[in-house]
Amino acid sequence: MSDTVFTAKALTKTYVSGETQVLALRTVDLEIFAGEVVVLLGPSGSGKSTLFNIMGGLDHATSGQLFFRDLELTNLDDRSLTAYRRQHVGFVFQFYNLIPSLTAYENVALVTEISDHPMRPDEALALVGLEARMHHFPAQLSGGEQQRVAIARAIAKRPEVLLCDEPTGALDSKTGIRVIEALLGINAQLGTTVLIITHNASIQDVADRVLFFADGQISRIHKNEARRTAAELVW
Ligand SMILES: Nc1ncnc2c1ncn2[C@@H]1O[C@H](COP(=O)(O)OP(=O)(O)OP(=O)(O)O)[C@@H](O)[C@H]1O
Repeated sequence: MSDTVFTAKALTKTYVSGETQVLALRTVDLEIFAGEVVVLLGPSGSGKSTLFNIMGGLDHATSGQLFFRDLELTNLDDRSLTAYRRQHVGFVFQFYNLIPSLTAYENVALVTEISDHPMRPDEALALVGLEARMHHFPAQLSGGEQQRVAIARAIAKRPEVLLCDEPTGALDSKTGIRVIEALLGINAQLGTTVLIITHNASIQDVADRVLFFADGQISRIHKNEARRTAAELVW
C-alpha cells in the first residue's frame, strides 16, 4: 500500500466577485503519495495555483474534502490551517522573497528560529549546494542561487511537502536546471514530497507523475516509467 499524503474528494473552488463567479476547481479527485515528485501542467487559469493554495492551507475550498494524511483540511479554521502550514508545508514561488538586508544564512535562520525541529541553516544551505555562499547577501547571488536560498528556507523546518509554484519561471535554462536539481536532491535526501507547477513542459520528465489541468479539472495523469535527472533536461 502506498502512503497517501493528500486525498482530495470532489474538491471545488468558486471565486465570487460581485456578480461574477469563477469555477476554478471542479470536483477534483486526487491522491498524492509520500515521496513523490509530481509536476502540474496546464494552461493559465486552469486551476493549478488554486489547488496549491488549498493544499497549502492558504485558502478554503468551496465544497468537497481535502485530507492531509488523516487531517481534514477542509474542516479547519484559519488558526488551525496556519498551524498546519507552519508544521508541514514548505513553499517556493517564482520570486524568491528574500530579505535583502540579511545574508543567505540569516534568511534561512528566520524560519528555523520559529520551527519545532529545524535543521541548522548551514545544513539547509548545504543541501542546495550553497554552503560556500551562506554569508552572501541576496544582491551578491545570481537568480538561481537566490532561488536555492529560498528552497533552503522552505525545507529548513523539515516539511513533509514542498509546494513549488513556477520555481524556474524567472530563470534561464542553465540556472533553472540547477534549481530543479536542488529540488530533486531534497526529495532524494529527505524524502520530501515535491509538487511543482510549471509552464515548462520539459520539466515533466523528472516527475513520477504528471497532472494535466484543463478548465478546473485534472484531465489526465501520466506516470513516468523512469524519471530523468535534472542534468538530462534541455529547454
Ligand atoms: N482571487 C481570485 N478571485 C477571482 N478569481 C480568481 C482568483 N484567483 C484565481 N481566480 C480565477 O480562477 C481560475 C483559476 O486560476 P489559477 O490561478 O488557479 O490558475 P492557474 O492554472 O494556476 O494559472 P497560471 O498558470 O496562470 O498561474 C482563473 O480563471 C482565475 O482567473
